[in-house]
Amino acid sequence: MLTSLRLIDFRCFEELSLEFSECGGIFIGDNAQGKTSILEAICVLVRLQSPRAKTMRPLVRFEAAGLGLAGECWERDLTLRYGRGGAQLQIDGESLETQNLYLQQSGLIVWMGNEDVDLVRGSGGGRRHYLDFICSQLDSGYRRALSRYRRALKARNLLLKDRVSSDAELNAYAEVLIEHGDYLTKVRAQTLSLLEPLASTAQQEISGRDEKLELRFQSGSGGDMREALATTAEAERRQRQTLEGPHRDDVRITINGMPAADFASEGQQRTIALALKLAQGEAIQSIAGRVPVYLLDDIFGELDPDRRNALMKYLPKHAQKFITTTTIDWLQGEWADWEKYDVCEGRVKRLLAES
Ligand SMILES: Nc1ncnc2c1ncn2[C@@H]1O[C@H](COP(=O)(O)OP(=O)(O)OP(=O)(O)O)[C@@H](O)[C@H]1O
Repeated sequence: MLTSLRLIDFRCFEELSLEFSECGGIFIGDNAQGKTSILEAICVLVRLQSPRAKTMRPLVRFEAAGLGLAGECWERDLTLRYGRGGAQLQIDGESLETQNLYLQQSGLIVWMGNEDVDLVRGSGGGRRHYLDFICSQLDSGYRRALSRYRRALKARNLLLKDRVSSDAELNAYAEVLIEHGDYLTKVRAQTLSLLEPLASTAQQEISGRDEKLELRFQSGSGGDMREALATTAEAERRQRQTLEGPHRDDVRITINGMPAADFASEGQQRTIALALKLAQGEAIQSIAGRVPVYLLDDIFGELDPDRRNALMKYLPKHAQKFITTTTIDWLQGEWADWEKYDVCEGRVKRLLAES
């Protein structure tokens, strides 16, 4: 749970301090006022990852030299500073040398946004990213293995492009790919088998129909990286790239036995995306034994009232939730009592409850 948040030179905010209750809060405002940036700041502070930027640089306010984020999360004081010298991380005033050490103690997050529909109809990269976000919250060695695999893959592909590289050089990187690749495949496959029944139940509850959602892991190496590299050695030389491995993993999503990307309606695809994220939250909670914080970025406007209400009911009651929306006309029931904030041109004002 997050009880406070402080931003300095983050996106459109020069400075912002907020305190939160255990329910969370609803940020209301027109487009381009700063609502998503607040949720993004929470995600970056807790997981060192933005859902919409690959690096830290775009997060720094225009013309500023660096940014600062701080907050009390799960009773720990988290601090992140980023500038020309890179990122500096602290927990309870103590500097941490690696991102892994920070992430082991920081907290757990589920992000739900409109762009999640690309999990269903977009390329495999989005689905791998979905698995990576959850695997790195559930398995402490995963992030390190992923970063080593990516570095070795990049270096090996450069050698293959070169054409003059020796077998010894290629094989040295291949050993790194084998060591970390098989590990990534194993963790991704196990995680997906945990997610599948959870997503399937969520799909039925949110859609209110007997829709059968199935998720199948498709390994980009066939599950044995050494064999995959041996089989494709000649083709790799010709095509000048590493052809098989976890960088080609995917998840096949079907609804009632048909590929969801081709046959599901817009509403069904959005529901599947929600089901995938709800399953992520449940999986994190069951393994880590802690309830993650839910960040819901403007997802309600795209849902019909029945699906919206079903989603509200399905979200764990005791989880802290932060929501962005352009209008609160749809808000009803217990949500009407939530703390609300007006966001306008990078300024945030807490709205007083109606008496
Ligand atoms: N690094 C940055 N420095 C300053 N401003 C930025 C930076 N990055 C983005 N912005 C601006 O911040 C503003 C707020 O963006 P944000 O995505 O948070 O808005 P929003 O309220 O969530 O909008 P929407 O409802 O359209 O999603 C935008 O005008 C955007 O152009």
